[in-house]
Amino acid sequence: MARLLLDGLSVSLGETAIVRELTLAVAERQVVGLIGPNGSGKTTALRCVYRALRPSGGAVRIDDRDLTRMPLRDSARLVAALTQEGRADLDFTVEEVVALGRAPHLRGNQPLSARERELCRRAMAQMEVLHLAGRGVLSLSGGERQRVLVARALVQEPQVLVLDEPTNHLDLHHQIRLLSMLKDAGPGVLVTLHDLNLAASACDRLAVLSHGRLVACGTPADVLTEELLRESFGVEASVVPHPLTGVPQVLYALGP
Ligand SMILES: Nc1ncnc2c1ncn2[C@@H]1O[C@H](COP(=O)(O)OP(=O)(O)OP(=O)(O)O)[C@@H](O)[C@H]1O
Repeated sequence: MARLLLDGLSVSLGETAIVRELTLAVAERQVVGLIGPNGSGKTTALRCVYRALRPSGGAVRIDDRDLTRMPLRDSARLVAALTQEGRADLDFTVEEVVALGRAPHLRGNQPLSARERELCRRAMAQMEVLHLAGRGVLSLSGGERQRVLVARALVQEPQVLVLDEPTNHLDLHHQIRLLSMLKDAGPGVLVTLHDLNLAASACDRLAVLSHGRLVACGTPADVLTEELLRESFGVEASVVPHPLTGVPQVLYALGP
């Protein structure tokens, strides 16, 4: 059984079909990358998983339970999301923001247990923000804030982790650190990425959207071909195996 299943998911906004009958499964411990050109529907599909948007057709299932029929509190325990819209506007400290990840598991003003405090500390260490624990989030750089929000998603201990362009604002060290960690994170991961080389290295499977439709899905080696780059991304590029790992890597030459 898939941990997460987008089951014939469709989204229309007004007259326009944005996502068209998308079926995509993410297994436990699997990292699936959703790639595609600007405007192809990646964020829209993800928004249905973290319930910012209601599908017009089809369903989102977690362990075979229909997400839209669950109480919000239940789905908040199952799905953690790092979104493009997830900006912290209030000047909480870093450790307060990370602790908010535990909110769906707490009753009322129940304080965090010792285990939960340790969980928060470990997530901050993993994201290399422990030294910022007492700082106000509004004073952080874009990359530091992004890492705090990933730590918050991790302490939620979700079954499914949804990440929309998580490498935005991150320097190369933190991009690699974050994507390496996803492989061992435990939950099924659905992640959108624009960097196809990082996507090929980080993901077990890649799904390609074009005009809201799934046009390819499989291992990075199956999916990332020169033909696909030409047809779906409008890019002439070479695809070569990484000299150490063998995963496909895309080499571009800029046009005249
Ligand atoms: N509220 C809305 N009303 C009308 N059109 C919308 C709305 N939200 C999104 N769209 C359109 O839906 C399409 C898909 O948007 P979406 O953000 O899902 O694409 P994306 O693949 O994530 O793109 P990007 O790579 O640029 O982030 C775009 O053409 C966008 O303009």
